[in-house]
Amino acid sequence: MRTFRLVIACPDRVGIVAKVSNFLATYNGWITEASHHSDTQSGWFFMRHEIRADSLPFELEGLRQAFAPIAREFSMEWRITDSAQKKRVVLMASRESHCLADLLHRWHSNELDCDIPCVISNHDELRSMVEWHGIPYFHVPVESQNKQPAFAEVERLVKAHGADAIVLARYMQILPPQLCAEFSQRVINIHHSFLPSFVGAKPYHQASMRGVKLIGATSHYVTEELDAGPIIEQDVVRVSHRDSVEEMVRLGKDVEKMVLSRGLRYHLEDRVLVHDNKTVVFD
Ligand SMILES: Nc1nc2c(c(=O)[nH]1)N[C@@H](CN(C=O)c1ccc(C(=O)N[C@@H](CCC(=O)O)C(=O)O)cc1)CN2
Repeated sequence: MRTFRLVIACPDRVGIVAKVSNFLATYNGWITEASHHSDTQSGWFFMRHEIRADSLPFELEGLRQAFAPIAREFSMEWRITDSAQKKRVVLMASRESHCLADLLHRWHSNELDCDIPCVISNHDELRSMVEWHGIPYFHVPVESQNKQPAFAEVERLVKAHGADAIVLARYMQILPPQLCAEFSQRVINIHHSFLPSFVGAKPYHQASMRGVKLIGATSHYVTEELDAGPIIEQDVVRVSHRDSVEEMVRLGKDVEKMVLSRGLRYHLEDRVLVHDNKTVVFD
């Protein structure tokens, strides 16, 4: 069923839920899902409503225009999206294939409701897997001594394909500040540790050296600061002294796949709200 998703963040006060609910009821809006959260630490309120598109007397732009006065009155940060408009997600990978393969399978089996206009990689090994799915593959090598040309090409490709979002599926290059800023809260990375532990490269090796009893994975929005963006989803799996680093890598891959696909689905369904480098996820 086609729905409109109304997502709101604003300074908390009495009357927000009543105002929004009354607005929707006035126009006969049929609410299929409603979530609220009052953050006492920040003093902000978060809300997400799904409304049957066929219950309202206007289309997406009309709904936005009708709601705008309420948004101004409550100083809201808000957006309204249409479930029928699939987001265009460019995937990026390096040599590791498990996260990319998992996302491609979930997309191919219609579990992930998005379009994948292309895949970009700094290596060529994964081309055949991607092209088997009928998706264009762009090999954009990154020269360690001069990365700018490569990321200029990445930016050109991302824009040429009309990307709404970018997913770093174990893409092992640090994105430049400009790309992070231009796609703020629209680039999702999978970091193979339970952040904030073990940021940077080789987190499983770091974890093994520390003797941890849990390893994990974190999907987060990408910011200029490495592995420090708003966390979307996390999970863990138990390990012990019996597990080598190689065993941790093997165990960790399943967690990475689950955490990245969950994080992307939450984003696609407009379930993630960001405030003060933290997220509220209405899952
Ligand atoms: N601007 C950002 N870019 C990226 C982020 C991020 O949070 N902000 N996350 C990383 C993913 N990542 C760990 O999850 C990670 C990737 C790469 C490196 C790194 O040191 N890369 C080296 C090159 C390594 C190589 O050539 O194989 C580098 O870029 O100099 C650390 C962490 C993705 N990008």
